Amino acid sequence: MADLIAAERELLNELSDFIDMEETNLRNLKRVLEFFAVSDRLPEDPETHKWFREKYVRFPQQEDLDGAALGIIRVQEIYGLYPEDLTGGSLTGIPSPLGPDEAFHIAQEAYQHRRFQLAFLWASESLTQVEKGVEADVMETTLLEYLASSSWHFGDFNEAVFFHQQLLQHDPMNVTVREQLSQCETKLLSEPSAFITSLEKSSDPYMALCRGEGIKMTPQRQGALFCRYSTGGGNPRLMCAPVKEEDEWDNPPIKRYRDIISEREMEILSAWLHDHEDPVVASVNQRIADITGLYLKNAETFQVANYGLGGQYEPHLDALVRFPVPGSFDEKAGNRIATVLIYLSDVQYGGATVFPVAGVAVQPQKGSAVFWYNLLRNGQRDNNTRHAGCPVLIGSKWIANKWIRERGQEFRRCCSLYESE
Ligand SMILES: O=C(O)CCC(=O)C(=O)O
Ligand SMILES: [Fe+2]
Repeated sequence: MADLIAAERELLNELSDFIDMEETNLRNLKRVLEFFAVSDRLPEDPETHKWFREKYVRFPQQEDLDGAALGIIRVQEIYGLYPEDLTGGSLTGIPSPLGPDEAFHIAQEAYQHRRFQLAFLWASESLTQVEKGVEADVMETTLLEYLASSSWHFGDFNEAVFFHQQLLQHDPMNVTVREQLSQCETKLLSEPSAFITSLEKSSDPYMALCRGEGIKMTPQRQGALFCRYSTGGGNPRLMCAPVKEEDEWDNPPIKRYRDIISEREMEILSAWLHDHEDPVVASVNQRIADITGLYLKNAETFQVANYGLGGQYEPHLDALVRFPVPGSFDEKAGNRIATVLIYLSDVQYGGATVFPVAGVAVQPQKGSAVFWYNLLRNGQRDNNTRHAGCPVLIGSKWIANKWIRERGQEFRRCCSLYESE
């Protein structure tokens, strides 16, 4: 009989292990689903995009979920968005499936990065859902702790007092909470309490430009910007079909060319074909050579990128560092003297190409291309051309980059008489 009971017990233990294992699997699956719910709408900058294609079969790790949460915070900071703007579907038209645990996760991430307003708002989003009876792993008291602490940090002492009181109701003997409550009450008497009237937006020039703020243009400078039909200085192909050329900016000179690529050509480019593999791509190359007057045989193949919601490209120079790593780029072709950036899609909101040093914001417009020189005539990198792709807020952004190299341009873009130019 004892043997039988022991055998039964072992069976039970094994069953219990099996259930644990299944639960772990289910939890992993839930994480995958959560991750996709978030990542669907989140960072797809070129690096993440590449990673995603290579590794999407892998189970997401904590760092992936943290990255997705950080993406949400970044978009909120740049465009001044509240959680309900993202979850309620007012922006995208699609209510987001973010539940209390995901909202709490974003709150934690925001708190860790000292974005206390956002931590507070996401923790209250989570608490609202928990109070409505939505099932969650996160405990109500944990949420109250986050609410109490983050409101203290951004100076809303009214809320801080309120949430510390709530915490005390759960645990009346908690000495730490008592002390914190009395600190909050003292602050409330001695200092004006802050409250969230509008979200703190980032003052970083790059992010301000993404919102359309800080564009450095004067009416006088604007008056010197023109548009024209260009024949590229008498290029026979452009003589037959002149191209629409607009001055987007004066310093650095940025030109926009409109309607330089057809629907079919855009489709083929988005399919990521290499220059030599398709006559259509070769003809787009020819058009770029005609329009810019530059030698394209040393140019890089098209680099196509797609950004989803939150997808961005941080400020950078396209020109490569010549020193101190000799050989870090193909010396025979030389540095990236110029960039042609083709917009293969419109973007409903966000996704501008901005130049934080120069104070420029260029809006994506399907079928148009912008062109600028990355190098000064003396061959040095032009810091004025530092640029970035703003996060996409609504829509999907497709671009194709053509980086033109130095060699072959010696007689097409001559050096000047001044060393510093
Ligand atoms: O996305 C943009 O607007 C800019 C992209 C860019 O700068 C790049 O791919 O090098
Ligand atoms: Fe770039």
